[in-house]
Amino acid sequence: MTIKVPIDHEEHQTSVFDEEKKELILDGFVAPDMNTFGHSFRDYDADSERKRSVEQFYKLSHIYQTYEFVQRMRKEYGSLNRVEMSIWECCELLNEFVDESDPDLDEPQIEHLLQTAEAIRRDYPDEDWLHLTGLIHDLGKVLLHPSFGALPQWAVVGDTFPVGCRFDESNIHYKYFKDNPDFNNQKYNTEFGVYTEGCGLNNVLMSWGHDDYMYLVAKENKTTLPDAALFIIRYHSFYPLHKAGAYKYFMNEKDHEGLKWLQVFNKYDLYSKSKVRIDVEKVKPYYISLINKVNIYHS
Ligand SMILES: O[C@H]1[C@H](O)[C@@H](O)[C@H](O)[C@@H](O)[C@H]1O
Ligand SMILES: [Fe+2]
Ligand SMILES: [Fe+2]
Repeated sequence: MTIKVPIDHEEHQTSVFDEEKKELILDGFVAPDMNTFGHSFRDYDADSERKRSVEQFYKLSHIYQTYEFVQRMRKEYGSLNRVEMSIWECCELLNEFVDESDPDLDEPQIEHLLQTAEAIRRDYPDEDWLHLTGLIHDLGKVLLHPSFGALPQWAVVGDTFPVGCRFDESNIHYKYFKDNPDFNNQKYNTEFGVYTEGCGLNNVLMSWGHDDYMYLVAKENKTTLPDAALFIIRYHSFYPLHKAGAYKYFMNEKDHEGLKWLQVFNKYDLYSKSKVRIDVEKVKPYYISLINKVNIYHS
């Protein structure tokens, strides 16, 4: 099982790491000020029916995501011994799922994948590796499907956070961590917990979900996607870090490079969420052509 990406990412990497170009693109990005429900994006307090279900979601996630749970899931799912599936098959599988943690979108997930990828494609027409990253970044949500174990939503979606160290207050609905068994465990409740300063995010266990799972799948399949793509896939839900700047003391130099890309990506991931449906059949040939450049099996 190999993923071959004959996309010249080396070249893209240098061109987009070009500070001047990046500034231009960041400056040119106009974020909508309202989501599809008439609230600002990522407003977890706006009173609505959806707010209540999202909060309920975070309650469960914060109580059950413990250091021990993550270790167990990583081991179990890291063996990738369940199903083999092509990228497009996975996209289609996500047609039946709505992400219960998301206050900004209640469309099937395939819409979100295409909305993200298409938004990136508009602003970065030449960065085909980034289009592909947009398309696959949330594919790990297949964990919700029976063939991948039918995990509950709290073990698949939502913002992620490190386990094994103190939960930062910038986490959404922080208060529910108080019922997490690790909250009062002295091994896990100090600033650095079981880690050391500057140890690198690769050494920090993150709450279990679609980010880390998709990273493991890509890695195990020996992906040739650039490091920036892997960083995006692995940490795009880590809002406490990329939005609030928490936990930065664990980062090493390589993480700082990845973070630059993640911050570009995040705008498209977040602000492309809308009711405007993508014509799947129309864009499918382009994405199939990208997928055909790689050979990924998802298990
Ligand atoms: O609700 C959303 C959703 O689950 C996304 O896929 C994830 O990346 C975000 O971090 C989360 O807030
Ligand atoms: Fe995600
Ligand atoms: Fe996403």
